[in-house]
Amino acid sequence: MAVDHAAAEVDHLAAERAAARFDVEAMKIAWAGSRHAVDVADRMARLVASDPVFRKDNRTMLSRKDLFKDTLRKAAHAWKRIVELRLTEEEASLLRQYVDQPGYVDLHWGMFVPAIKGQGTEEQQKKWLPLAYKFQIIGCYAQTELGHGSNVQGLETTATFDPMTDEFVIHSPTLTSSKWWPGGLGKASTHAVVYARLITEGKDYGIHGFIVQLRSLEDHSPLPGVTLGDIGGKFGSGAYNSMDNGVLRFDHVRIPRDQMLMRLSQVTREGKYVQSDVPKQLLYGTMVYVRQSIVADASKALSRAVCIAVRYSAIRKQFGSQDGGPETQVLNYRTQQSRLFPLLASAYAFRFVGDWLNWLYTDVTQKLEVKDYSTLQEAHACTAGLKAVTTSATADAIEECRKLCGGHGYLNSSGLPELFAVYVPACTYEGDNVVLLLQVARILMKTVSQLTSGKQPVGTMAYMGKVQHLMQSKCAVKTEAFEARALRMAVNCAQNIGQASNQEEGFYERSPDLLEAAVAHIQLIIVTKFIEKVHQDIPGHGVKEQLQNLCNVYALYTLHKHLGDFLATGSLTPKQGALANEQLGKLYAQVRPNAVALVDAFNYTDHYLGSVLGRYDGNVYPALYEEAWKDPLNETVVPEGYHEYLRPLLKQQLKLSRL
Ligand SMILES: CCCCCCCC/C=C\CCCCCCC/C=C/C(=O)SCCNC(=O)CCNC(=O)[C@H](O)C(C)(C)COP(=O)(O)OP(=O)(O)OC[C@H]1O[C@@H](n2cnc3c(N)ncnc32)[C@H](O)[C@@H]1OP(=O)(O)O
Ligand SMILES: Cc1cc2nc3c(=O)[nH]c(=O)nc-3n(C[C@H](O)[C@H](O)[C@H](O)COP(=O)(O)OP(=O)(O)OC[C@H]3O[C@@H](n4cnc5c(N)ncnc54)[C@H](O)[C@@H]3O)c2cc1C
Repeated sequence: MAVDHAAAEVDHLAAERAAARFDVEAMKIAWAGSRHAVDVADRMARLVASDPVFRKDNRTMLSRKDLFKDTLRKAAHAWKRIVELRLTEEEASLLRQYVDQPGYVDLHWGMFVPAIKGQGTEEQQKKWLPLAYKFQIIGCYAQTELGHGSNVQGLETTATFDPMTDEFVIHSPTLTSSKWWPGGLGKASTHAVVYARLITEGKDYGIHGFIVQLRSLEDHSPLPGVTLGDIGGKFGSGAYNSMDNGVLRFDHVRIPRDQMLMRLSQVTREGKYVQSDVPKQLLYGTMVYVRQSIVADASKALSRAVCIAVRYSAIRKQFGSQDGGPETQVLNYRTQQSRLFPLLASAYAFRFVGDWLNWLYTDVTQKLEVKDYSTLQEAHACTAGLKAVTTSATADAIEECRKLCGGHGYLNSSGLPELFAVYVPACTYEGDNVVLLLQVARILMKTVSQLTSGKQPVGTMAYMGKVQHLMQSKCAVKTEAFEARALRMAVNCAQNIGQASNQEEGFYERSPDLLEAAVAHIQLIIVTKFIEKVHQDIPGHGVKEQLQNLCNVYALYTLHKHLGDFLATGSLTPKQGALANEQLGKLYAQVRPNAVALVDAFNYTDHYLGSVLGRYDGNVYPALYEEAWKDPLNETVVPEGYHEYLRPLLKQQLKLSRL
């Protein structure tokens, strides 16, 4: 008798959900942060999912031009809905998230507006922000050049003050000074915040931000002296190709003096350079803001991939039956669990550390407003380090989820190839991850060097103050092992650097070790913030227990993966390392019956997931089968090109065989 496998698969997810040992609705609240956050996200996700303009299942089949036009259409429609429905800022930003297609609006709201807010004077904000808020201008963030991205101080574009006309002359003196990469620049933006070397009275004062109009507000043509366009196709089908990353050159373009962003420093009518009493690093403030939001995005991208892989692993069956009985769900294989459950735990870990980072960022911003700059370094170290560690881990995890879904994971309809292609540049943009970790390492070295002078480290570095204890102790407690590992790695690096002929040379030679020390420090922060979260009062049947399990999985998995560090620094004994691994296996067994419910708690619609493998109803096989027929290649039974290339070949072979 034929078995209806499709019906059986659907039942599987229902059975998984019934077996969960906690209250999923309460977990949704723990994940989202509040009942309000669940409700508003749910409403916006459904609004997008039910609107045919936001359809995205055909995205990977569109040409670049069609994809870009589709992005413009979606952005305009989203804006129309935001205005019509009078959505709040929170609702509008969620709506954009669920539209789920990178485009110029990300840079307009994500970087152009924050750059003006952070670096513009009150007067400048009054002039430019209302235009940006109403989309009367579209802006982007033009910092990176063909020749320099990581080294911001190495940028070449010049902004030379002309006291005769009270203007800056923006110029691209070399090919390598062409702006290259800014999102939204290629085709959509009318304006940009351009970073350029400020030259006045014959002196170069380094990099500053300027608001520059690029295109006519009448017909969108480039203004005189402005050359610009798109930099070309990028990795993956669909994916980030919806974004018009651009190239831009200036040929002596003049802008009024008051379009220099003047909160941090000013140029007077006479051309005198005046530095405000704020740290010059605030020039990098927009990047700090975006890095903080990228950490929150890491948990979103990772949870999407994990949701697909967990649900599909509950549906997919292989082996395990000798006599025609049911086969084993691949989710039951220990290897599948040991690859997948740490990623599930990481999604939760990144979510909570992202929330904490958002709190830190808000706190630092409030302090800056009253000219308290004491936490600037902490904000830089945490945003840079967490951005680097969470994006690298997420990119690797999305690829692992693809493999966890076997062959079907490689299909576009699984959603995973596109998710990976969209996500992977996060390891590079807003600061290459290695460059950012070296920033963290510099701050660690500075902190270690200050320990001897009795200066007590604060914030996330405070544990380093326990240097006497941590350098000697045998660590029984989990967090203490993480602290000892991070501190000992940093101290080892500092000692090795100290032996070099000069500090810079020593830092350069030891940079691979410094990277690992920075990762150890950041992983300690992630573990600590997860532990702090589970110590909070978390309502809902079984919710706290599940989060405690996931927290243990994250910590023990990290420990297992980096056991070499823990052993080499003597922070753990080999026996403790082996016990941790034993414990991990037991924890996976506890996660197993709850896995599907733990991904349901992300509360993603099928539209947002964009995956036939991750469907909520588990009806994977009919959906896969149906999806295949939608490919343009299947529009005709006999393919185009048959008469030109296949038929002559086949006929020729036929003739040859008759000879
Ligand atoms: C299936 C489909 C799915 C679709 C999904 C769609 C979902 C989309 C998801 C997300 C979308 C998100 C959208 C993102 C869009 C990305 C856009 C990207 C934009 C960009 O990339 S903009 C360009 C970014 N560029 C960089 O990051 C450059 C990196 N370089 C630097 O930051 C600096 O050059 C540096 C920090 C590496 C070095 O600086 P510098 O030369 O000045 O010198 P140092 O000596 O190292 O530092 C001096 C001093 O300053 C301190 N410092 C440095 N930076 C900062 C800072 N930011 N804040 C505070 N302080 C800072 C440093 O510690 C030193 O301090 P001391 O003097 O030692 O005390
Ligand atoms: C999709 C995407 C969107 C972007 N959007 C924007 C945008 O909107 N606006 C904008 O201005 N820019 C944007 N960028 C540019 C982005 O910010 C830069 O690409 C990024 O900062 C990295 O700089 P880079 O390309 O110069 O890399 P490089 O610095 O050239 O990196 C090349 C290699 O050198 C290594 N390296 C570099 N310096 C060091 C060092 N000191 N020590 C050790 N190793 C080092 C790196 O680790 C890397 O392996 C975008 C980039 C991408 C990919």
